[in-house]
Amino acid sequence: MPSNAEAGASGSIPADNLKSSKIERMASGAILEDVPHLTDWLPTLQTYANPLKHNPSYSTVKQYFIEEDDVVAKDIVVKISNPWDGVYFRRSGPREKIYFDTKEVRACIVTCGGLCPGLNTVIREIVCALWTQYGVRDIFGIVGGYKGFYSRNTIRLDPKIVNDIHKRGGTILGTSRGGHDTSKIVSSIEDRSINQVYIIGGDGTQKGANVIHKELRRHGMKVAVAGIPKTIDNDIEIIDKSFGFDTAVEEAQRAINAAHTEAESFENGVGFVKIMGRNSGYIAMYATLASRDVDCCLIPEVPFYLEGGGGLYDFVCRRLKENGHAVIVVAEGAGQELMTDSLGSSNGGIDASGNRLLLDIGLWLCQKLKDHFSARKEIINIKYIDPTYMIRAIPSNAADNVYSTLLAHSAVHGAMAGYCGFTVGPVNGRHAYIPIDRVTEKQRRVNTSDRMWARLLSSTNQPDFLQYKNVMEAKRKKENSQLAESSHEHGTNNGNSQNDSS
Ligand SMILES: Nc1ncnc2c1ncn2[C@@H]1O[C@H](COP(=O)(O)OP(=O)(O)O)[C@@H](O)[C@H]1O
Ligand SMILES: O=P(O)(O)OC[C@H]1O[C@](O)(COP(=O)(O)O)[C@@H](O)[C@@H]1O
Ligand SMILES: [Mg+2]
Repeated sequence: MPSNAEAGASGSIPADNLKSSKIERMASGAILEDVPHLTDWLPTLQTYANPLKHNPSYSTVKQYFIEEDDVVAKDIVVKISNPWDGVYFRRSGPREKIYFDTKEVRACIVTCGGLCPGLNTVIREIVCALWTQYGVRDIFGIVGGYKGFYSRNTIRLDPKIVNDIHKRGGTILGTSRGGHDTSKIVSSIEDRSINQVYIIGGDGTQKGANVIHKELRRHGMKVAVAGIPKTIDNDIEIIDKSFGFDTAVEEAQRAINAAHTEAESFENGVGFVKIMGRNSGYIAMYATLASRDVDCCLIPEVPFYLEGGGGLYDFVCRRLKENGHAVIVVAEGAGQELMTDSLGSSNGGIDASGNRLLLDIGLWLCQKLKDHFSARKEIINIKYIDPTYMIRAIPSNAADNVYSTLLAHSAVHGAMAGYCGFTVGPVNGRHAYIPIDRVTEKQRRVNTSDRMWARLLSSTNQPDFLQYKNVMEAKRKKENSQLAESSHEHGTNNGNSQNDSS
């Protein structure tokens, strides 16, 4: 593995042997969070000249090959007094030396988790980059997610087969949740003599990719595992944004426009849109900011309450009085605690991958608003739109297509260069190889104490719900004292009544 001696490395701090990040502290104080390389466990691997050197399409590029000391800064807003301090990732792109004889490459591609616009583009571009840039001919699609490794036949992929798949939503390979059986997957990779594995999926998928990489490494196998991050929720750390996110926001916007039109057309009309976003409210936040027609945006990161001053009921009443209509956008993961509290039921369980299944905040909240207004004998016309799967099942827009292409190319160049156990993605606009651990250690969530959320609050003028804890505490106290009072009236005492009264 090339060292960073030229860049002034003062020695590497080897992390846990099987951790995917390799941390090097430079003399300057900068830290390189490097990704594993095949030579970490196969030190005598042969190298080959990159065939791109003779590719006419790329001959005009001035400095085509990425050098060993090219890195991407994790943070680009720095103090001028100490600009070099900080964390860096290895810059992605083609290397002059590669670690595979391209005739011997057997690559496979798998898509896992939920759908996302752009999946087919990534598949297409991995196939085309392998085929046209490196001359690889053995490319296989694993069907139906991780479980497809051991339960389905593979399909052969070539540029003809994938030619116009980027115009379609979904994934031509199929996808699934659950079914990550590491030893079966690793055996399948070994049995099929696969030496490059391209894994497209979200945070769960990337965790799975890391486990596969570590197991292959433990077996001493020459297999490069490359992760391509996918999620419309935009909940993957470090990278600027996930592919398909912009497309999803645009589609969410169409639902918001419809909700606004409906709301405006009826007396006390409320357009209500439920948007995907399990733990992170990015789609709801960006669609709201882009729309300017939204009166209130509810996201999982901001617990909200209904009754009392500063609550949702008051706010909706006020907006209807002022404007005659209102638009509410709710991310599906918002208000889950409020709902479980109110329904007295537990949450909705978990899916095959272990993700929390959500209770339907949209229908519940619409009903609560209707009940509140009808108790006050006031009119409310709620028009509920749930575009859930529509925003992720569509083909990607132009910008996401280009973005997906860059991700695919970065992944292929990285695998060819012998890197493995990495995720690709843009960090401050430049593509990098990021240790998988780094993107899976926590899910990214909307930071409600930064300027973007403040922009949203100032554009909607909605309540900030900062009193959530106090309001809920007061509500609980009130409910308890009511319960105690009624127990007293009926001569009972919270289930201990029989003992006490006997
Ligand atoms: N911690 C984990 N270790 C190994 N595999 C995992 C892990 N979490 C999820 N997976 C696998 O990754 C795949 C996709 O995960 P899921 O959470 O459904 O979607 P996403 O990758 O989009 O977050 C599933 O096949 C699941 O079994
Ligand atoms: O109904 P499904 O297919 O399980 O998907 C629902 C979930 O998928 C998502 O779109 C994204 O999930 P992943 O990125 O984890 O695949 C969530 O917003 C949503 O809760
Ligand atoms: Mg996920």
